[in-house]
Amino acid sequence: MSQTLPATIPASLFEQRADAVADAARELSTLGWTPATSSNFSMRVDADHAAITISGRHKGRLGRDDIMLIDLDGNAVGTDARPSAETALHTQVYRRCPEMNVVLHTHSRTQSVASRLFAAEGAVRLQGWELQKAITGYHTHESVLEIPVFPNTQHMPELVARVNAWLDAGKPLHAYLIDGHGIYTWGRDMAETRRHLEALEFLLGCELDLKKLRAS
Ligand SMILES: CSCCC(=O)C(=O)COP(=O)(O)O
Ligand SMILES: [Zn+2]
Repeated sequence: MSQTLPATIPASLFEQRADAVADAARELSTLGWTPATSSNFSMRVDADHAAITISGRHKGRLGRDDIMLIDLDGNAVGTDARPSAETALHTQVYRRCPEMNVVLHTHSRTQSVASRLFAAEGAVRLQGWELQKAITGYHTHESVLEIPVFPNTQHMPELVARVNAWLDAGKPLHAYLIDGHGIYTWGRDMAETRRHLEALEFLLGCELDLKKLRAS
C-alpha cells in the first residue's frame, strides 16, 4: 500500500502509530476476538488525522502496510486504500473527545453473545465487580458501569446518532455494544484502551456465567 503523508506528519510519527495499531490487532486476534476479518482499530496521529485499519483485512495478519491515514471526516488521506467500513464510529470518538487517542473494536464470542442477551434491556448494568475499577474514573465495585447496547445497522450515521444521543444526555460512556456485532471502547493511550477492552471482556463473561448459573 502506498501512503503519501501530509507535510505536517513525519513518516516516523505515522509509522509509530501504524505499528502500534497493527501490533494490538495481531495480539487481540490471538485471543480469538477478531474472527473472519472482523474488528477494526485506530490511533490518533494529530488533531485532524488518525491511523486506521484498511477494510476487509484479516486482523491477525496486519503489518504497517495494512494501516492507512484518514482525516476526521473519515476521508482517506494520501492513499487509494479503503478505510474500515466503521470508520465513522472511530472519528466520532476523536471529534467528540479530544483527550481520546485510541479506539478498539472487536467481535469476541463473549461480546457478541452478551450484546444479544442484553439488547432488550438496552444496556448491561455492571455493579459489584472489583474489575470495574479497571475503567478510568471508576473507583469502587459499588459504582454502576452502564454499557449501552445499540441496535446493529449497516448505516453508520444511525449508530453515530445513537452514540451522540447518549453523550448529549450527559451519560458517561466508556464503551458500547452493538447488538449481534461487537464492542467499541477507547482511551487516552493504547495501554488504557487495552485495559478497558480486557476488563469489559472479563466482566461481560462474568455476567453471562451468572445468567446461566441462575437459570439452571
Ligand atoms: C466480516 S466482519 C463485518 C464488518 C465488521 O463488522 C468489522 O468489524 C470489520 O470491518 P472492516 O471494514 O473494518 O474490515
Ligand atoms: Zn465490526
